Amino acid sequence: MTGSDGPHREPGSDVRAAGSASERAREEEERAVEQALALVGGADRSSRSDRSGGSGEPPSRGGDTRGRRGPRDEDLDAGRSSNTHADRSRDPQAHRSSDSAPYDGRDNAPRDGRAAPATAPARGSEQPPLPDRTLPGDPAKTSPPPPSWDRARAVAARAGRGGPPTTIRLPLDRAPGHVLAEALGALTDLPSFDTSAMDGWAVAGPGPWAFEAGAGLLAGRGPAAALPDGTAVRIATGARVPPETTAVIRSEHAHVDEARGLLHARRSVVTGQDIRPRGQECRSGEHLVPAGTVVTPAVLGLAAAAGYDALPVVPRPRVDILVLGDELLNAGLPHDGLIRDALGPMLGPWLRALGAEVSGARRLGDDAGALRDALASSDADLIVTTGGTAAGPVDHVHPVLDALGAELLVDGVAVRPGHPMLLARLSPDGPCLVGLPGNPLAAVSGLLTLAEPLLAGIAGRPAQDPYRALVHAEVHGHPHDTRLVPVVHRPGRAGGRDHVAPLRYNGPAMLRGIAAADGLAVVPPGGVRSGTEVEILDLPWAPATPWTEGCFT
Ligand SMILES: Nc1nc2c(c(=O)[nH]1)N[C@H]1C(S)=C(S)[C@@H](COP(=O)(O)OP(=O)(O)OC[C@H]3O[C@@H](n4cnc5c(N)ncnc54)[C@H](O)[C@@H]3O)O[C@H]1N2
Ligand code: MOO
Repeated sequence: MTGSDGPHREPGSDVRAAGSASERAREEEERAVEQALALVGGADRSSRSDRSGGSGEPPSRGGDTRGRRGPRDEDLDAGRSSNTHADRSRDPQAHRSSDSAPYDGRDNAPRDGRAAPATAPARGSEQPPLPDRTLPGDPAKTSPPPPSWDRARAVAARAGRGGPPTTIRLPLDRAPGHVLAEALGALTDLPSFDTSAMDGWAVAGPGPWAFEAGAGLLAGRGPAAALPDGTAVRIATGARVPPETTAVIRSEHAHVDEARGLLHARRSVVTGQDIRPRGQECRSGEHLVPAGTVVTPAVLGLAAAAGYDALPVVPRPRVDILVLGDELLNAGLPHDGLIRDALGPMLGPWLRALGAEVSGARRLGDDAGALRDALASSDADLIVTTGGTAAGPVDHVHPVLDALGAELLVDGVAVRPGHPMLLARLSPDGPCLVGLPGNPLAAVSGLLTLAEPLLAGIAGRPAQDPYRALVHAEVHGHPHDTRLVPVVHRPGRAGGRDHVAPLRYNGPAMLRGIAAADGLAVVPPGGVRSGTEVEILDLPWAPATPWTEGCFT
């Protein structure tokens, strides 16, 4: 399949440097600009940098939901509180809370030195930040640009850190995957006694050594008597070394003269050899692992060795998943315009891999009332919804959040795919909601942009730090927004450096690329050239399988 971008090419779905790279880059940019303009309702090239809907067309999300509401509008009206978008449009400060200030629209300037989009509010302007929805037909009211990808992640992480810290003690077998609430100090010296590192002989003083027949000293036994100078005793790996022992001689390095009852060393003996002295690894009380560490199998083993029966951990964040969309099927083949739900099966395991405790995904269809009831009755720390984030006739997420008086902390992000993603707090002490767009790769983008740092914040673990890796292909960028592109790590060959290769099938509705990937490249606006470094977000599982080779890159 080399030479083809796949059966259905979506805007922004390229990643390869083709033969006519500059031509393709130009076409891509054109397409991306068209898409960006379409999303803000503008078609006039002259207003291409005006992402605020200044053309007079309503932007994608109007503050007035009349005329495009789904079922049970009256319910939504009944539940509408004073903390609605409309109110916030009059008082932009009403968005703010002390620990999770939403994006103020002022830090979205491209980082590559190009001019900022014309919609970025001028510093010091008299104009207050505008609300995130615009009344249709009111050209004076415009939306601020969405926050940058970095900014959105920072807001999500801070929102997660907002709650009071909670600590529970869990027995070791229930602790894996949790985050340590406290640092672990050693409860004992390790090793806790002088230990033989080998099966052989404990000897005292210079040889040859007189020895007694028998099994000698075994692991798990009590203290042995001191070893007299010039004598040896058989010893097993892990057994306590008797006092006055000079060294341990491995059995293969010893010659036993049974007739004379003497042990000879086949090579020179160094004092202390093959003895693990008490406290070699740590002393009691010594700091072993910091708070915030994920309890991996290795941490669990260390904790057990150091004397722990239970660990102080942060409870796993509880997550409810609500899958929206009447068009979704649970089983079988797509038919009659219906498609399989790709997100329900994917999100539970993915969120668990991010440390969450997840109730099964609930399918709610496109029913605003059911969504409102599910949000109002959830006792989770985080609710993840899929679909319904945009402004279609049955996209209920925004109106329902309005009706519940939720505070929108992030309403759209300058990232592709996934730009309609959102983060809200349902009430001041209530759960957060991450609204993932319905397009499957856009949902993955929202998961890693908002849910991952939020969950890390709730669980007390540092959010994943993107690192940089060399990329061996030109990766086109969106003109204004960050792109997240599935990549696979490749070892450097013939002295070349390790690098990442971008994968095809990276359109917003596609999962083929991400299914083959082991990371996502964070491609800045404007793109990156082959041979440069790009930020990488790892996926929380093993590297890609060999079948990606050749077929997807
Ligand atoms: N006027 C505008 N329309 C759209 C915009 C926009 O800015 N203005 N943004 C587009 C983008 S980009 C995305 S992404 C989507 C986001 O839409 P929603 O979050 O409202 O999602 P839906 O409309 O419900 O679904 C979008 C797409 O994804 C399919 N889908 C939904 N759920 C699933 C699932 N669980 N498994 C598989 N596929 C799913 C759904 O059938 C649609 O094809 O909005 C664009 N429109
Ligand atoms: O381009 Mo949308 O943001 O598919 O995700």
